[in-house]
Order: sequence, then C-alpha cells, then structure tokens
Amino acid sequence: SLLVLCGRSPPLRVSLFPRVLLGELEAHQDAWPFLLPVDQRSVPGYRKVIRRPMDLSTIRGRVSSNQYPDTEAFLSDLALVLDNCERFNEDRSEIGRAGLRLRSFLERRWAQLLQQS
Ligand SMILES: Cn1cc(C(=O)NCCN)ccc1=O
Repeated sequence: SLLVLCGRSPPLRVSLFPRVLLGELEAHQDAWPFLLPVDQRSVPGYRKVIRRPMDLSTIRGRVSSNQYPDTEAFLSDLALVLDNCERFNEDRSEIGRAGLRLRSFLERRWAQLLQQS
C-alpha cells in the first residue's frame, strides 16, 4: 500500500551511513588507540577512572548484530570512545592528540554524510 512506500524508516542509503562512517574510522591513521578494548591490566588506573569502556571493535560487533535501535545509540557509543580518551589522556599526549584528530574527522565526515541524506 502507499503507507509501505512512504514508510517512516530512513531511506536505505541513510541507514548505511553508520557502517560507512565506522569503516572509515577503523581505517583512519589515528584510530590505533581505539581499535580494541583498552587492556585494563596493562593500563594502571584505567578500570577505576573509566566507568564505561568502549572501542571500535565493540561498536563493530554491535553494528554487525543490529544491536543499535537507532543511529543516535551508535553515535553515542562513538562519542563515548572519544570522551573516555579525553578524560584519561592529556590533550598533548600521543593518544590524546590521536583522539582529538579522530573526533574532528568524525564530526566533519558525519556532517558530510548527512548532506547526502
Ligand atoms: C584509548 N587508550 C588506549 C590505550 C592503549 O594503550 N592502547 C593500546 C594501543 N596499542 C591507553 C589509554 C587509552 O585511553
């Protein structure tokens, strides 16, 4: 019926934006600190300071198993990765700088994708 044709779910290409963005983040040269969960045994203080650890492989698993109810839940896990990084690392450290550069890329790239929606 017409309702099916003008359904409220986002157009297919828009619903693929998270996968497009995640693939580019995983390939980004500044993603290396964020690809896997921080090893809490080898990073003193991490477990106490960071209450909700998050990383790109965990997000990839959730995307692949459709665990995100909406795009906002996906974006909020991405923000958590970078917020944790800013909380735990000095801005001028290697990892701190990588986090700031990756966040800048993420924000610019997401805005670009939205212009295509
Ligand atoms: C995001 N993040 C990563 C590390 C780390 O050591 N990652 C291993 C890189 N090979 C330490 C602190 C931190 O906030």
